[in-house]
Amino acid sequence: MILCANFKANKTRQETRAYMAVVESFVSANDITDTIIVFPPFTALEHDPRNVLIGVQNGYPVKNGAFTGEIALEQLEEFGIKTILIGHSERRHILGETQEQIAAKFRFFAEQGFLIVYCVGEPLEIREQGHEALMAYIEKQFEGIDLTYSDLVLAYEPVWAIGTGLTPSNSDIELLHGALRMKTTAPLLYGGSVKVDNAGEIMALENVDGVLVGSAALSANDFCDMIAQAVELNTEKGE
Ligand SMILES: O=C[C@H](O)COP(=O)(O)O
Repeated sequence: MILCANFKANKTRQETRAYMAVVESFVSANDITDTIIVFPPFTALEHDPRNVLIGVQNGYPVKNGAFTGEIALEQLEEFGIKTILIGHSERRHILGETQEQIAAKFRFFAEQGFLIVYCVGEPLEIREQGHEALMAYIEKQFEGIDLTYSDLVLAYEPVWAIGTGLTPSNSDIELLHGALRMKTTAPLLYGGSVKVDNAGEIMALENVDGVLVGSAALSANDFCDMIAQAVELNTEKGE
């Protein structure tokens, strides 16, 4: 299983340190073999995470240069960062990233050998049009994306489920993940209002290989609880 905590624009450097201490101790005390990834804000990056991967929520696809306000490869390398989130719906819909820009990021960071957690997902009005419209919408989010890239993790996050407390039904998640499984062998994560109460049941679904969690992962203890639920499922899913 792969469990990701995306802090978004939350937590200070000090709060992130305290959080990492709890999660790292939990992972080592319980010999966790699942992949745990934390995406803190840039300001809270540290040099030496131990048993948890640290990724960035964004990055500018150049080595360095005149790009005011951006963080490029050279700055990420200084912190040993090799994991990045690309295509998150907040970057698409709030920050206005186009598919072309997203694909350029994907190409650049894939060339650099990054582990890429690539996000796709539909707004509510598309979901209401049915499965075919939904898949056609998601297909557009694959334009310029190499779904055979070896260090790809694909996260399905319905936009209307992010931070709202709403989730698709389990059968809807399975239907969508089944369709994504036909397109790629990459691990498939579900994201959107995952919390302690539903994480286990979502991770148990067919073709769900982990979760990408926002608000509910801001509590280190809750995130550890979700990791513990994944460990229980590993035996059942034969991982
Ligand atoms: O990156 C995480 C997702 O956007 C999910 O956020 P959420 O768990 O707060 O709904």
